[in-house]
Amino acid sequence: MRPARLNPLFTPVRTLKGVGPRIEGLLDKLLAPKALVPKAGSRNVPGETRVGGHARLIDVLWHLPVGLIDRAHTPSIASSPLGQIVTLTVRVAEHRPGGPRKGRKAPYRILVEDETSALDLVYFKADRRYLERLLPVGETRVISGRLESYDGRLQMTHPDHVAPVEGGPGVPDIEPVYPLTAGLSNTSLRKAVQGALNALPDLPEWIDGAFVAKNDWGSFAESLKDLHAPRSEDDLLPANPARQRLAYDELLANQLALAILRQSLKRRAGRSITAEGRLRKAIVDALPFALTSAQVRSLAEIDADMADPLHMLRLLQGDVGSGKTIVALLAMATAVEAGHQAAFMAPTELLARQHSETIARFAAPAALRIRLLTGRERGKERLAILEALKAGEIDILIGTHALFQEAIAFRDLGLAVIDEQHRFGVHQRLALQAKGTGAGAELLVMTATPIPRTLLLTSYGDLDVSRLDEKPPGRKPVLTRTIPSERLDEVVDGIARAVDGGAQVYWVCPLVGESEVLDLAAAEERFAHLRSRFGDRVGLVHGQLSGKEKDAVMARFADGDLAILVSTTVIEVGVDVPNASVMIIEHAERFGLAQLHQLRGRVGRGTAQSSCLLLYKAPLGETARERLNVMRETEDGFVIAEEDLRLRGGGEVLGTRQSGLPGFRIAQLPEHQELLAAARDEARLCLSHLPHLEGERGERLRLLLYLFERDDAVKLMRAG
Ligand SMILES: Nc1ncnc2c1ncn2[C@@H]1O[C@H](COP(=O)(O)OP(=O)(O)OP(=O)(O)O)[C@@H](O)[C@H]1O
Repeated sequence: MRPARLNPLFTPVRTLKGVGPRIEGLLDKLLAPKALVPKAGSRNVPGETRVGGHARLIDVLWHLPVGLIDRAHTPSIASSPLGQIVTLTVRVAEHRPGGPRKGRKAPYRILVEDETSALDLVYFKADRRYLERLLPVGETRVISGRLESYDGRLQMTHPDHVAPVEGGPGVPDIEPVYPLTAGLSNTSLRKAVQGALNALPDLPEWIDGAFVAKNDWGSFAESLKDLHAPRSEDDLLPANPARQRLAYDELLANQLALAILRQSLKRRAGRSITAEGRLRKAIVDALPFALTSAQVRSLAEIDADMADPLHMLRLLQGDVGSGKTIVALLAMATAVEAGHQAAFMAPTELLARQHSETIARFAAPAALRIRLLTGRERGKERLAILEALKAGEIDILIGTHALFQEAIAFRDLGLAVIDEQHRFGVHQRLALQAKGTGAGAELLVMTATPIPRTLLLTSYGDLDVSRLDEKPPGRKPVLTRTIPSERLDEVVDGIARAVDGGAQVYWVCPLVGESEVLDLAAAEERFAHLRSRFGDRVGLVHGQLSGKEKDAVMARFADGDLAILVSTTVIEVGVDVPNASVMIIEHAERFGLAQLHQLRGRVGRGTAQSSCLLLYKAPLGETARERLNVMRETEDGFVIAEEDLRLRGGGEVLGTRQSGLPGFRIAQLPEHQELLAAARDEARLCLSHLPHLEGERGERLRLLLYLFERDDAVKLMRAG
């Protein structure tokens, strides 16, 4: 359970003074933690919608300023620059309540002056008595706001601050600026932040004292206060020591949590799984190709892990089309030959189905008993599969991730392969693995995204990694071109020629907005357009189709019956139709680099010359232009991933949740890369000394984990 002293930070914002239901609603909208749930009605589409809850004090504290307003005093009205924020000391000369004027109510004006000039304070919604109290005639006040000119008169509309010259809170010299939502003012947000800062409990230091001293860092609370009171633009940068300290805290919590997870998985009694290689040989001998040396090397690494009595926890990282599936199958063959069962989990039903076909085909010479279990296998059929699984009559079960969240009983699961494709954040699933299905099984995670080392560390921790850094021989580079969308007609003409020559084409329609319905409309329109020219050789596949319908379309494309497959991005992950050689991506500027790379990876999988046309709508923003350039220049997934990180990491607004790293509030990559390495080493060290986070230091580290909401890790440690 969370230590009591942290409780105030996890109470809803409504407990703060000055936060009524209206402000609460706005803060919830802006800051509430989002729970991820699958998109309604589209079980098979990777993607999630977010449902909100209530914003808590901690969420307010992590909402960091992205700019600042300098309210330094301006000497006089006459010397004040127009259009700028100025802070002036003025005498109130006269109130002019707004009377009716040409049918509309004129604003309430208050004339103020100094020795050099005069100006009007303008209020559109005015409570006369309030204003008379705020700005009594004859008194001197400090006002701050933007100076404008209207009808030849100087004015300031709704000043941000009005304060007495002495006593009471004055006008701040520098004011932090926060990301807001419609209806929420910076002032209200600032007040909430102040309230939350006041509620910060006194916490002991969890970072190693020498490291704090070396970096000259303040405490957690001091650093947080600093970040909310920037004094210059420099204070907003990742290099600000206060920001570095908190980023380190966050990375340390992340690395500790992952290390705990790894420890708890590894600690479970693994077993030594070895086999002579009879089944594997049968499969390899019948393959129409030779394994690449990267495949052979990865298999040797996996074999060594499986043979080791410690648990295997390995990531198989292979660029698009590098041949991960066969590696997974050969590893599973070893588990089966050793007398165990194996499971293969794919991210979507479409992929589960495709993989089960491929795997069944390759595995036929070894006579493995392979079954597919997805949401579609129901009733009697499902029961029969579950029975067979328990009885040990199935060697390899293939399904989706979702499937394995249910309690499914194997007779003896020896190896679980999780195909993550391009989605990060395997740790929830690992945690699941640790407590539920296949707790005793060896674990092989596959990902198609060449994740940069740094990002790998934050998403997976210190996992053992095998890399398929070599593509099967004979693949030609994919010719990649960028074309403005006005030249669509030429593109269609080009396709007509390609199709006449026997080529098969993917045509990907973009993500239009949040809503799949809109995406679909765009895809349907393109489908109709292409159909009018190419007739029934054009197919359409999208997330709203049922699994059966999707399969039917995919099967027609795989069989060569369809020449053009129009799709929304459902096609993005893992589809394998080696004969397809042309990829068209509309509105390529809307896709991220990783996604574009995935999509392009659908072609160039056979021996034919392939091409990829990136259609874009001009004018291109700078980042979009860079992204498309990267795509044109390289096909190396690792280079693309590094570029992706660079473009996303640096370009994002400071301090917002979109900053570079998924799921991080403050740490940014590559800027905080060195801190990440330090956090990794520290986490490792801590756990080697304090495997149960025992003692006083352990206690403090737990506090850190709770503060960053890694309750799951603490629980896991207890359970282990
Ligand atoms: N050593 C090899 N030589 C030739 N072809 C191979 C080799 N290994 C795999 N292939 C073929 O390459 C294609 C891609 O393999 P696979 O589908 O396993 O790739 P992948 O790594 O899963 O890629 P993606 O993540 O893009 O789906 C398949 O058609 C597969 O049969």
